Amino acid sequence: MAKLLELDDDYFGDQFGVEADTYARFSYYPPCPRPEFVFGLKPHSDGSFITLLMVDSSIGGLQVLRDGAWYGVPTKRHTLIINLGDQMEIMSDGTFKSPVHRVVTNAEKERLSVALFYSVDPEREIQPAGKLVDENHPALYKKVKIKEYIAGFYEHFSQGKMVIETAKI
Ligand SMILES: O=C(O)CCC(=O)C(=O)O
Ligand SMILES: [Fe+2]
Repeated sequence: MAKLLELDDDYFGDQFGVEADTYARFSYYPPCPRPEFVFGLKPHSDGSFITLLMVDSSIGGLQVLRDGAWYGVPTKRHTLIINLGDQMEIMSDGTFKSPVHRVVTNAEKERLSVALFYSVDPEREIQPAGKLVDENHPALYKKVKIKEYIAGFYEHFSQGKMVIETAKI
């Protein structure tokens, strides 16, 4: 991905720092008698740099927002879903997007997923890569401290808001 942006090969790896974090979230979505009223997980983008997601291949539920419409993410056995998070959107100055996604419930079937969130060292700050920014391509995102961003993520999520909006210039 660094190559696609004409950055040094190890640009993103170097941003992680020595105390980078990995969080795992194991989610169990029980059957829900009224799926039209209840989300399994409400719309959000991931606050991570990158997320590896292992979803139940026997049932869908994960949806991604594109141009105002929700699309079901297909499931396939033994396949990981790789999702880009907000930290990547910020560092790439918006070239790579952190997609808004959600999980819908199902009236009959339960569902399991495991997400691994890879995140920059919480003590570090990130900003759009210097090489991507000049007078014709201004920075679209502010410098953010990861620790504060992650704390802001949960606060915004609980209010149904997107923390990435606070990083936009
Ligand atoms: O359960 C899923 O498929 C998605 C989980 C997710 O988006 C998350 O934990 O951030
Ligand atoms: Fe997510």
